[in-house]
Amino acid sequence: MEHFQQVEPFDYVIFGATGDLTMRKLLPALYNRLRLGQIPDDARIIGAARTELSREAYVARAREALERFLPSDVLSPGLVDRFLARLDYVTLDSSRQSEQWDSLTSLFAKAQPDRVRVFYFATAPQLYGSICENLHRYGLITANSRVVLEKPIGTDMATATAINDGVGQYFPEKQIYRIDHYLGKETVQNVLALRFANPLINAAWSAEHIESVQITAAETVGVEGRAAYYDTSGALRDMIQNHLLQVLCLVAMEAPDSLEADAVRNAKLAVLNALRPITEASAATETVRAQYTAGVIGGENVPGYLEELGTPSATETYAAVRAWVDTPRWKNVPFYIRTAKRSARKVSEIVVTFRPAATAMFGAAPASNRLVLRIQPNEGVELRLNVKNPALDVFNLHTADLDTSIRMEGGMPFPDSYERLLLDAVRGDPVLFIRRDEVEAAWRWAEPVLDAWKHNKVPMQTYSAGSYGPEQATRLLAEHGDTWHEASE
Ligand SMILES: NC(=O)C1=CN([C@@H]2O[C@H](COP(=O)(O)OP(=O)(O)OC[C@H]3O[C@@H](n4cnc5c(N)ncnc54)[C@H](OP(=O)(O)O)[C@@H]3O)[C@@H](O)[C@H]2O)C=CC1
Ligand SMILES: O=C1O[C@H](COP(=O)(O)O)[C@@H](O)[C@H](O)[C@H]1O
Repeated sequence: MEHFQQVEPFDYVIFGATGDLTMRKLLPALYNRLRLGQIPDDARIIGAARTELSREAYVARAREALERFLPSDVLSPGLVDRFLARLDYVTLDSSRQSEQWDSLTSLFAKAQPDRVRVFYFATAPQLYGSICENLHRYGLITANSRVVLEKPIGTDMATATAINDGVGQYFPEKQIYRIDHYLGKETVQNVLALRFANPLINAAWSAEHIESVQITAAETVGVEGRAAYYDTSGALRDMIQNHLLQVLCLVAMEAPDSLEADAVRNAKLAVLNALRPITEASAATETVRAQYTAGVIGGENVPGYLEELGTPSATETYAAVRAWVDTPRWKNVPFYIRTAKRSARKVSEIVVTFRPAATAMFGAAPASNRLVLRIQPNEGVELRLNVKNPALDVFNLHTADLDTSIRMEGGMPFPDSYERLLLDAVRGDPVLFIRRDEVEAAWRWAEPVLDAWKHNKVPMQTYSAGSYGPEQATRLLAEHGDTWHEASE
């Protein structure tokens, strides 16, 4: 059994405490960490939202959320009660000045003033600036405070800058934790281990040996209950500008000097700054956008995006981009990135295709080696090798896959990425959070694509729900003789 270290006592204030994210992800994640012994007895979790609720009424909601969103085998009545005993609730419109803030102030007054305070913003990002202003006005920001910002940090460069400026007026950068839950995924962090702890892989990690890289995050779900948010966002803003660019950075970055936050962030920033700009003109050849139409997933008919929405919309539910990292290491290596709602399968993975061996020894050319890093599901690593075809008398090649699962001890499922990240904020470890300059560099690259799409420089394609996406995305790769790796292959 892995040993988990307890963190120091803390006050975790969640703004947006009645919302979907808090109920579905944050409270279950904190419960799991308590179950594993990481949360000390005197830690407090304080929910804040405008809805008038007594502490008891909030605790009842939290209990329901744990029962709904956690598997029953991790819920024990004693532990649930211990967790709920740490909860408090304040009715607070956090964007306004009012005496409602007194309740929060008096809760803080009951603990040591130097205790770690984490302010988690699980509300609309437009509120972040005013919440910070009020935290400052009511004297609640201490040297030991941190603020965790949920995505999206803006919808473009201007809005991202406004949010970062608003928060930055009251919190220094080292106290700001911009969350990207993909960085909390074990197998995403494993990119660093695989690359830099294995000379075998590290030595081949460049354009000399690598032909192309694919990064996919596909989901079978549609926009669920989040259509109001999603329709203002779309696939590029929702997944590529943040999660998938972060994954790309880990794949493409030079070795950082250490695993210290700034060393890793500097290395990622260098990749973002080296991304070849996509212009309104090149967007037509380098990007594909599409919306799903009605189809079948898991044997069930599902409606198309526009039917689900009930209104016309120019928002993409699929995006594919051919990106280029203009550094000597990645000269002329395409990075194909794609994301989709209502895809055939739920899969997030990185696929690295190596250049084939240049030998005529075996008659037919050997197949390319291919390394698949499965982020989810079935977390693991797969390597396609050429071996002798044992069935033939003549020396002929065929391919065999080395396939290893990456598992927790005892075969337990991986913890949800929020579990790790929520406590990293308490520990004051920002390495898996995004620095301001990274967010802005990502917007600098993404914004021209969004502009080209807004100005209809790239036609909106369609794909049936339950398919792998539009034909145009297949062509994007075919131009280089590549094909998308589908998880079933
Ligand atoms: N849900 C998800 O899966 C994900 C969400 N996010 C992000 O997390 C944030 C929250 O999302 P989600 O939970 O889905 O949104 P919800 O709309 O479900 O919840 C919003 C929460 O904010 C509260 N709230 C709104 N205005 C105020 C205010 N002035 N003061 C205090 N509380 C306020 C609401 O409660 P009340 O009305 O009682 O005030 C509610 O608790 C968003 O930034 C979203 O983009 C990011 C990734 C995934
Ligand atoms: O941030 C988001 O991520 C989820 C997908 O996360 P995953 O961990 O299930 O891969 C996506 O559904 C959501 O639209 C997006 O906002």
